[in-house]
Amino acid sequence: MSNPLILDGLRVAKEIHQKTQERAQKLRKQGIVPCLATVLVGDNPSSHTYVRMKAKACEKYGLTSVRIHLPEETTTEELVAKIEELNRDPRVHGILLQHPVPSHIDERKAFETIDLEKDVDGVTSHGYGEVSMGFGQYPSCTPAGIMAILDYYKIPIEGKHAVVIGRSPILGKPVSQLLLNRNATVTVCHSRTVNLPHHVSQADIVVAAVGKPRFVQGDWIKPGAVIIDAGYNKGNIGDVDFEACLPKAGAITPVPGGPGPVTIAFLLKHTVDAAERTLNAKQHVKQDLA
Ligand SMILES: Nc1nc(=O)c2c([nH]1)NC[C@@H]1CN(c3ccc(C(=O)N[C@@H](CCC(=O)O)C(=O)O)cc3)C=[N+]21
Repeated sequence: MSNPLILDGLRVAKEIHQKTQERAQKLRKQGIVPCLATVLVGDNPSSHTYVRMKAKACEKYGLTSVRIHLPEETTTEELVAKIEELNRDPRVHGILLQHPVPSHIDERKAFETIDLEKDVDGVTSHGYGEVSMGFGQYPSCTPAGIMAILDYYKIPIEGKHAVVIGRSPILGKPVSQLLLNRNATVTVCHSRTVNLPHHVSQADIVVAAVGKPRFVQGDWIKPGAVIIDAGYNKGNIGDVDFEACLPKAGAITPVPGGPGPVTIAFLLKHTVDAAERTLNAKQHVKQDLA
């Protein structure tokens, strides 16, 4: 078989960032600095790294960020109050609450507090519902990134059998909806799935989103399948056994350098989208008063 295509997430991310940067500069000239608020609770070291990467990317591409770091012992009520404060803050266009939060906190309740207009990370049930219906503004960022990678490389989706492994609220579930909206036939597998290898072996497109290092085996893969590794595990290890799957795949994303960088590109893009919408809203008000 011909060599598998390596799907380069950095390349896709770069293209998105370029457009975001131009739009951010335009907004700045109009007196608006697109701003992402990141909220980190506790001291999970990889969460620290991710949040730092997100803030750095903001700086690099002409956005600004507000970094909120709350202690491990923060209560649900305190976190909710902080998010409400960010909802009210007109300088903040997007809010990212870094997952996971400490286990004593009701993470769902905290996510649901984020205003739909500021939910650039696509974590609210309202945002998810709109995305599922096919008209949402801000799909969660890794799912959006996965679709962008498929589109960048012109990988056909319609009529294809996509098998998603994982059903988390900000990854497996929304990416299955995005694939469905593009007319894929979608199978969603999870921890209670019986005979997972059988399902995966039927897939034209495999999306791995389980959080188990090197979980997806080479002998599960149908020859020529497209493999998207959206897993993030300690030590930057994906959910796919890359070496074993590579010879079977038609196309495959590496980790690092796959959906990760595109995730961040979408977070910034969505924040600029949100900032542009506030500008448009202001212009409407001006017109109404004229
Ligand atoms: N509310 C919320 N939204 C998220 O989107 C979210 C989250 N919580 N919690 C954690 C996961 C993880 N995540 C990643 C983002 C970028 C890379 C990324 O860019 N990784 C680089 C390598 C990173 C490095 O060099 O250390 C890569 O894959 O090439 C990875 C993982 C977003 N997440």
